[in-house]
Amino acid sequence: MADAIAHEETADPFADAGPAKMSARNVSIFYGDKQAIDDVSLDIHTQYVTAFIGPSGCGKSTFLRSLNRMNDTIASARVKGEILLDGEDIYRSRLDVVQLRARVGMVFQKPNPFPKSIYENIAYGPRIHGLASGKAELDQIVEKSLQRAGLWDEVKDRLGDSGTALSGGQQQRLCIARAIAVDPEVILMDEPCSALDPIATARIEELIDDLRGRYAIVIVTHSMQQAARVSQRTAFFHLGKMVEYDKTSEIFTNPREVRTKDYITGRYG
Ligand SMILES: Nc1ncnc2c1ncn2[C@@H]1O[C@H](COP(=O)(O)OP(=O)(O)OP(=O)(O)O)[C@@H](O)[C@H]1O
Repeated sequence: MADAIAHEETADPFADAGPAKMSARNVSIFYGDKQAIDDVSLDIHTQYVTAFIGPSGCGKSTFLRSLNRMNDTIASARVKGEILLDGEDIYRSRLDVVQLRARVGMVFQKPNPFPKSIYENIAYGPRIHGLASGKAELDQIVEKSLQRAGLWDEVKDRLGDSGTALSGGQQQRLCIARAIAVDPEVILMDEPCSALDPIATARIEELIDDLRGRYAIVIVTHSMQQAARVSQRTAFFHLGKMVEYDKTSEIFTNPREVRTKDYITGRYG
């Protein structure tokens, strides 16, 4: 019995996880001379929702954005190390970044639907990526994506209305549907509920749970309660370093590192 407990305590939290969907290897990220991420290595798995937590400015968003090369849009940003998607380096030259961002989609803090119809918000991606052979197929993708994002019943009778006329929570589900429409493998969410009220937040959290296992989901959140509710694996970042990465339950009940414990008990951040 004692052995079993000892074994459980030292068990690799990723032992049953299978091959990683994404892997970061010794990743450091700089803005000009300023280092924002320092030598981070971690694997992301499809069957888990992975939360990134840590005090403001610790580099969570910077690291998240490196997973689909969103940092490329910041002139001073530079990424060192390797980030692999299905074992292939996403920073290799000749990689099609538009294609990468379809495979690794992103949902932002503030819902950002296009100022177009609900239908067009979803149809745009599949159209430019050539995922539908005609109108009927595109209609199907739009319906399926809205269904999966838990928005279909609310919008099916007004697909021609502007996406920006929806409530904040609906807009965020529209943005999730838009990411889903191009058949991603990974969905990155950067504080997706920070602009939403508690009811809309709860809907998004339920949605994340519904989507778990179909896509590898990574969520940056300031809310430890949210991380505890939605994720199965949690990485704690502090001052650009990843301090600890474990089962979410371990991080919140039995952290190994003093810095993690101080953070989850509210001593800083
Ligand atoms: N575009 C940028 N140019 C220069 N420095 C930046 C830029 N974006 C972020 N930084 C810096 O990099 C560090 C990490 O920032 P980042 O936004 O990744 O942290 P974070 O943990 O996501 O913070 P928060 O929780 O407040 O969003 C901070 O010191 C920040 O000031």
